[in-house]
Amino acid sequence: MGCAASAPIDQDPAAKQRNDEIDKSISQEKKKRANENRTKLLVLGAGESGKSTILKQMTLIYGTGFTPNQLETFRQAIQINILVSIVSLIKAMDKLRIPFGFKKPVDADEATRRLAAFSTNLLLEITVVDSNEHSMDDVQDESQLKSTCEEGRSGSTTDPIADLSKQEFAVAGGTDTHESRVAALAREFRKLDHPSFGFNLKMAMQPETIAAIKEIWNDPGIQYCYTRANEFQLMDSCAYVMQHIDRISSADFVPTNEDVLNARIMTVGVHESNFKVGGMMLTIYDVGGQRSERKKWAQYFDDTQAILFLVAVSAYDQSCMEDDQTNRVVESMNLFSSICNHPLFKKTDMVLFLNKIDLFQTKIETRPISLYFQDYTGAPNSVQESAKYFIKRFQAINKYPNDKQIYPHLTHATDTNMTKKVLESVFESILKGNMEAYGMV
Ligand SMILES: Nc1nc2c(ncn2[C@@H]2O[C@H](COP(=O)(O)OP(=O)(O)OP(=O)(O)O)[C@@H](O)[C@H]2O)c(=O)[nH]1
Ligand SMILES: [Mg+2]
Repeated sequence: MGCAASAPIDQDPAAKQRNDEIDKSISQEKKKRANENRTKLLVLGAGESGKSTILKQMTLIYGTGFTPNQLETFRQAIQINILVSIVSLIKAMDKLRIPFGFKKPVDADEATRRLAAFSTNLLLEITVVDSNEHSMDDVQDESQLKSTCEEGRSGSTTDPIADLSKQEFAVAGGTDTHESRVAALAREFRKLDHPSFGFNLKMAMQPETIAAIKEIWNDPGIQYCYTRANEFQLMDSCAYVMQHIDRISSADFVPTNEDVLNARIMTVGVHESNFKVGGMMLTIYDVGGQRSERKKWAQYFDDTQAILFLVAVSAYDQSCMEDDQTNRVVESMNLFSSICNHPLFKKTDMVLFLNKIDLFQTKIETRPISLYFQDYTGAPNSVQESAKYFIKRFQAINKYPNDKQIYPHLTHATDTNMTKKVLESVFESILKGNMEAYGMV
């Protein structure tokens, strides 16, 4: 006795029917996908450039908003942001040598007068330390990539206010020795190595803890330290969370859309989202931008119709989180070069968001980009000219200008109205399949 062999499909009506049904379902699925006209969009850029914020905006503009689970994640994230911010500031006080209670002189003259009260010996010591700290290799190379290795570092060497702070720090001491109530409070927070790990968030949001954070935040030395946030790693949402600290720390806190947009969660891995925009189905990939995350990107490169590349242009005076040395915009240029000139993307047009234009605008008022990018010759406080300089620098990176275009936009990703307008223009152009329809800034 042997097993009954199954009859060929064409002789078995039931099997044939099943087979036909499967074929039909596959072809319907194929048709559905083709009809859906799915477009694949990669959102790329260095860490903290605002990629996930753009995805949050898409959820608000084209999706159904945030789910209760997502809101709970953002509630915890923004509360942790408060703790991380205050610990970063406290640690920076010691790094920059700013004493608690430091009263920032109104101008350089007052700083010089107050400095004169210190002995010549101490002053000499500071001058030596400063020249080491700010030493600059001012050799400029003609080749762009070589020059970007050295550019992005501030050439300024004298800052009497910073000198004064160091002198007063030498006398009053830092977090460990300063004899003030605020310094004692700060000592408790400095013990938290990384507040997001193993931390009881509910306890951390107790009124006494929040009162202590507020007292530290309002200390004049901490406020001065905050004005020098470009010299250490501090999340951009610090000012926002401190401004809303009472509400964010309250027991019944539920994040608003604005809170969600300002909450900072570093992306790990690659996240797919789907949206329907006009008649187009968009599949969007949001990636982690930190250096360690970038090796995960390549497997998503195939069949990409469009790339949205974000640059935190406001970070022109900051160094990367990863090495605390490389200028963040220089890092973005190098990353942009590897994407823009990647053989797979030779003919893939790119949309470039010069993001955080709100912060950029504020910084430009007092800190021209020429301090970090010495070949900038435009007006020192002009947002338009400074932004144009960066647009040109990014466009010049494109090795295939005859095959592909770079379409720049100045963006403020936490502003829903502004982002909606920019996204509408981007998607309209993708829909038309006509990238040339873009208006240049
Ligand atoms: N002020 C201001 N803040 C912004 C803007 N865009 C993003 N942010 C804030 O910048 C922080 C970082 O933004 P994310 O969207 O998390 O950055 P990302 O590129 O996804 O970072 P990774 O996931 O680490 O790659 C968040 O706290 C945002 O709220 C902007 O245009 N202006
Ligand atoms: Mg992200």
